[in-house]
Amino acid sequence: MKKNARQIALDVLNDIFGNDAYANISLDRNLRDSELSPVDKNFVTALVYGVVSKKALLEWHIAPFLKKQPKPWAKMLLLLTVDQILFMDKVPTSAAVDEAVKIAKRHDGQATANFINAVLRNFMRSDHRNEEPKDWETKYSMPKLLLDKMVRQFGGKRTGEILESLEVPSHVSLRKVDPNVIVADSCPSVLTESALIADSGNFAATEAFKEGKITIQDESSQLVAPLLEIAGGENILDACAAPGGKTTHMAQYLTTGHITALDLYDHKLELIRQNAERLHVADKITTQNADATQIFETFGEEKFDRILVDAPCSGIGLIRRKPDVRYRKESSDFLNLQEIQLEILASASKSLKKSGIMIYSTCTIFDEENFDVVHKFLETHPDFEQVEISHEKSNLIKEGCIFITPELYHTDGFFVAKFKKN
Ligand SMILES: C[S@@+](CC[C@H](N)C(=O)[O-])C[C@H]1O[C@@H](n2cnc3c(N)ncnc32)[C@H](O)[C@@H]1O
Repeated sequence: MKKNARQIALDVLNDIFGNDAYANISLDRNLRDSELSPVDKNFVTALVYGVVSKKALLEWHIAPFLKKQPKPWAKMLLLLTVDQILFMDKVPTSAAVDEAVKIAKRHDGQATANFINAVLRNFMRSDHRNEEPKDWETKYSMPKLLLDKMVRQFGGKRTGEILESLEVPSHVSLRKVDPNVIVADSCPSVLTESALIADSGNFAATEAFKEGKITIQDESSQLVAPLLEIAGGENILDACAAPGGKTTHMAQYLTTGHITALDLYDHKLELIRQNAERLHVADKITTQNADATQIFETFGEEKFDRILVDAPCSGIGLIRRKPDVRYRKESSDFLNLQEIQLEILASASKSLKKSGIMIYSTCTIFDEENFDVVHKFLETHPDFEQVEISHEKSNLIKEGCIFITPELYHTDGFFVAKFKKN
């Protein structure tokens, strides 16, 4: 039997919370194999990300109506349905409930269908649905570990602003590869000339995308390539390059120069090559499977004019677009990542030529992986100096680095530091 949108969303959610699957990967896999229309595929995505980003809140809403703990899949079905009832204006409540009852019956028989029906009817009859939890952990479905870290670093007021901004869906951010391209329903970014912003839309399906005139890249990450001061002839290393957003952007500045793009995984290197082909810069990029902590061992001393270390990081800045990143963190992760980030910078620093520029960037908002890494790197590398970055939007500059939190310009959270070797 063909699976409908809600059944597929339930499968993906059980994969995420039962098997620790990544939301985007599980969605891709389940949608690729389905026969749903594009509209229904979007509906599945909205259902999945809705529950992932509001899980604790949805659990709070149904808790008073659960006299016994349902099986995990049945509880997920309740969350999926309550999300539609409370937050999806275009979905009729009756359709959401009827479909949930049918799924329960198919899965587990009439008794479970009756249970799901009873819980949902009780939920709808109660005034509890109009109430809101007071604590932020529940209201914003933010695990305590991350919430505590945010409050410690940003204080209560700014943490509240960040959390509130994460509730607003992300917009689509495009990079103009052809500077003259006209993209309907988009407007220029206030952060960088190369970016266009749109409320929504499947731009990957447009001719402009297929012809390599635009690509999809967050505004914040488009700030990186211009900072490398590429004149055209440089030999550049992109240490952690896949899927190649910044590699292909840097390549646009090259004439005779070349980029070596590293990543640990062959399937990810293939993504760089595909992007480079589509964006007409394949002749300027060579991909290589290599560990960035071994850059010096692999390439030797003073080989590159420019190095970009867009480091592996906790990815917390991406939480609006990838809401499941919030569930994957333990407190030791941040320091373990810092160790790898410093190792990559230390190795890269030896392969940078004198007077060369090195950029360090992350898509996280926590100090351990950002300012602390910069301080520790400079303390142990006296041959390097920090180059102060400036930007006309002064609120995204801190201590000479770009530091964008998600509420400032509704972008991803992002960090960039710039170094020069003396
Ligand atoms: C933040 S992403 C890079 C995004 C990319 N720069 C872009 O703009 O599209 C980090 C990448 O580093 C890769 N990576 C992780 N550890 C690495 C290592 N030790 N050496 C090389 N690449 C690594 C990951 O596979 C991932 O693709």
